[in-house]
Amino acid sequence: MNYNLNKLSERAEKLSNLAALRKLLQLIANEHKTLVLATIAIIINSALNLLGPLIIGHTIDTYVQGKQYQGVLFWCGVLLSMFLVGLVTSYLQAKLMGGVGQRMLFTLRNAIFNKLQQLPVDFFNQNKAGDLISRVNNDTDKLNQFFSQSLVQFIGSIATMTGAGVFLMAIHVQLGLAAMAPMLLILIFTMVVSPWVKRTNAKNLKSVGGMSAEIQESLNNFKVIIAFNRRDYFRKRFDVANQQNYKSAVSAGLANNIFMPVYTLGASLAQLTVLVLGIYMIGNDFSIGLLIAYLSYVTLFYNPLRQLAALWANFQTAMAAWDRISQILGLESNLVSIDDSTETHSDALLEFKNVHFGYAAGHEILHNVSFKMERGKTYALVGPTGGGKTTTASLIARLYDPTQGSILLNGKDIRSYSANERAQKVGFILQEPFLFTGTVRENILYGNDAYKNYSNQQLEQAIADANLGSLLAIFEEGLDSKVTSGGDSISLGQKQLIAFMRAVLRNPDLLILDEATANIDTITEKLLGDILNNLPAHTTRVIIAHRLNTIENADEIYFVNSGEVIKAGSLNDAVDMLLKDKRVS
Ligand SMILES: Nc1ncnc2c1ncn2[C@@H]1O[C@H](COP(=O)(O)OP(=O)(O)OP(=O)(O)O)[C@@H](O)[C@H]1O
Repeated sequence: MNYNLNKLSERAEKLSNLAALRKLLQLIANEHKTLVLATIAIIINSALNLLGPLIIGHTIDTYVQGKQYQGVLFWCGVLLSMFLVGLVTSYLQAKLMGGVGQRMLFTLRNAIFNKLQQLPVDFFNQNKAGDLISRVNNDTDKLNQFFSQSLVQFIGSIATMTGAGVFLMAIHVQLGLAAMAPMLLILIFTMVVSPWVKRTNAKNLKSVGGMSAEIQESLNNFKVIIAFNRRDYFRKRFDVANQQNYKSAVSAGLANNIFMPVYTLGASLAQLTVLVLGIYMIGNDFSIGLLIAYLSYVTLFYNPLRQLAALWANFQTAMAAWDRISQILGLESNLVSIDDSTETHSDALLEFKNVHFGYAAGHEILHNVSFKMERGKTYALVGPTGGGKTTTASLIARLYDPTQGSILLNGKDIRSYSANERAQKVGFILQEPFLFTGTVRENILYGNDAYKNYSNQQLEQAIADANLGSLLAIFEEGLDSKVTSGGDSISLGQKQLIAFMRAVLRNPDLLILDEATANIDTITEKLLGDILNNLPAHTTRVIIAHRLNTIENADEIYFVNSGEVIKAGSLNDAVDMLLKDKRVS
């Protein structure tokens, strides 16, 4: 299945601005109360702004020209009170909508993160972690900016513009029409350039994702980079990504600022028209006070429009960000659940039935593989590098599903188990286990609630009962030993020991060890061998190993190569097969 987000975006459906705005507003649909309060504050603010010019015009015509200074003082007082109320409503708008933006950001980040947790390994194979981080952090913040700042101004600007338009038309229809004519030019211009602005912003967000992918890759591999002195190589790669980001950011800046000059030109044309026609009309339809008030309404009509220019650019960025976010939210895991109640208790714990699998279409790694693994036995998977051992184990742990055929666990299709049930039954120790920053205790109990409330003493006892005491003793501070930097503070062998304790303590029916002892000294390896031999009688073990001495005690050996999994017979037969394979290649 295609999970590559950058490829998906090329095929994404194109939404109209209105449909996109509706989708964006759904994100804050549960904020009714706050939105109503904020809208009331915005409307009061706009109404106060609109009343100002009328009061000024009236004061000039009635009191200034009539030299009645008491009246002038009174109306100045009224204006001052209006400004103060305006101050309070402005503060309220910002506070309320700021809260809406932050809550939306919180919910959205949770939703994306939860979705990321549900997506299959395929998704992570096809996308770079840095790009995903950028979507969770940067793109969601663009939406936050839109909701917390732009949306208030958006509504305020529309309210003020509408009010100013009503006043312009109510005072003088012809002059009002002339004043609003440049608006048509602005609308056409906006409609024509908006798709380009959105595209340019989308490119810019993509390049931010690309840059953070570069940073993430070089930080993750810093040891190799330093050891191989590849700093220059990564510096150059980062430089290229940074250059691309710089260019796309400049283009986005240019695109986002393209509205402002055109809107300003429209406003100036309208002012000029009203001034010329208004002066011509003074004495007939217009007084000086009314003309001043009229010009203020033209300003009140076009000023919000200029703000809308900036907001429109923010809206286009928010839409581009939302496209990138909704691509993740719209994905579903291809590891679907099915119903299968045919649980049997035959000797076979696990069965591969005519399984085919490939990571990419048209390139099969396993062809028509069938085998059975019985309860309580030890199986070894051997074969040349790249032969398909880890792939077979990954299918058992259901990191992927077969493209054809089926895998049965307890006679039941593995797809019919819930993720929890499956994780309980199948334990997996990876070649390079990942540990979390915390303590050895936290890492051992990861995903295991059974011992959650145990004290350290009780847990140590449980560990000793599972024959794991000798492994824990290797850590100087026992369960409280610190693990930092995602496990990089301890050796790979120690990581494998913690992963071993983590998997065994869960008491799985099937335990897969993928090169799990590759980094462990021979004495500790013997210790692990003893622990494996003393696992509960029902536990089936699957051991993947290159060092054949580690599989001496296996009940059955499978040779995995060129898409096939075949019984190798004895250890000697497996060695012969490996040698033969080497000679052939
Ligand atoms: N995530 C992946 N995406 C695409 N191809 C993959 C992926 N993982 C493995 N492969 C390919 O599948 C084939 C089998 O790989 P696999 O890791 O199963 O081999 P292996 O026998 O475990 O090798 P090794 O002994 O080196 O661990 C290889 O050709 C490998 O390149």
